[in-house]
Amino acid sequence: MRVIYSEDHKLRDARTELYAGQLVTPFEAPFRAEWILAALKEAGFRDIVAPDAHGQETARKVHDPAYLDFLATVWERWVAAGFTGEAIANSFPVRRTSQRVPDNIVGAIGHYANAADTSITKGSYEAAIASMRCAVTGADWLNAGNRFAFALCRPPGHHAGIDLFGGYCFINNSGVAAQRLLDRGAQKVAVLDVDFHHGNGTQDLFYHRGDVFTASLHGDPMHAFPYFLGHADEQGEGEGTGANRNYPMPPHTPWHVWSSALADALARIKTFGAEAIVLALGVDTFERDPISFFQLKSEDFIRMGEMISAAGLPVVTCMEGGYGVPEIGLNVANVLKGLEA
Ligand SMILES: NCCCCC(=O)NO
Ligand SMILES: [Zn+2]
Repeated sequence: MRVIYSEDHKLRDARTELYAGQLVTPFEAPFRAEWILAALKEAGFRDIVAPDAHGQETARKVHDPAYLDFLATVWERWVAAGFTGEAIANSFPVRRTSQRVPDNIVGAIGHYANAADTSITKGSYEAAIASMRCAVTGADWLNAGNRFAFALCRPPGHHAGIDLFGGYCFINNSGVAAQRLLDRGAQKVAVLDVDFHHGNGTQDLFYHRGDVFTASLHGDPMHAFPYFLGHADEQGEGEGTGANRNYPMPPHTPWHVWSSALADALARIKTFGAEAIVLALGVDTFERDPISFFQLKSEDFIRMGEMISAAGLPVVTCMEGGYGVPEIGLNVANVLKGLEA
């Protein structure tokens, strides 16, 4: 298993997250990648490389270029406006409002945000680019004829929409990886999102496209972030009709219920004719994850990897969520072990 990791993830080190009415230390912090990397080495995954220095050409095919240009400049604009805190959106273009992008940086950040939980700071953009590079490098490992790659992406990406950041995400790493596979010859690929939270960003990227099947298993949005997408009746539109599948599940969902949804998603991926799977791997489905409510146990992550591997397709895995419990590294390593079983 080729592991792609960039030290530049450390450039994403926000001091604040708006959570439960307070500014807290972010759940999505540098230690996550370090714990996961250490656990992978401990588990014998030692083929670890830095990402290739890809530019934005692939990302600009799935994201609005103006949004990416915004990400590149928001911090400097925020500082130039005289603000001394971290850049946090607090006004949003909600129902019955204009979709014009304000010149004012507070208006602009609100236009591009889908949640107020993600502070933007110095280095956030550079870390997001490095994370995207890990995903593209992982896709290219498959494009070179290999079966498995793990992109240790941080910051994560599956909440990043065409022109939206939030949920700790800026650039949709798994979406960019899917596009890279298509650019290098694949006709159809699937993005399988097993993070606890709905991959609203990834759904947004491909909702009208028939060449990418997007499937997400997640906490029911009536009870869990991102709240405003992820229902079972969202099944794609236009050329994407039938190419999106959501599996919302209730609080306390255990493995045997969760895995039946995985089996259905894998069957649909096979019927769709996907030539490869981009696995958006969050391990916040773990029973002790601090911000989630499923009941998967560490050994279940091995079985998760085994089930996905049994589909017989190449898999590039992009790291998504999974927070402050010691088991996050073990759980990631278990999925990779299951994939290679
Ligand atoms: N404010 C909630 C952010 C959830 C982040 C996450 O783990 N997404 O997969
Ligand atoms: Zn998550």
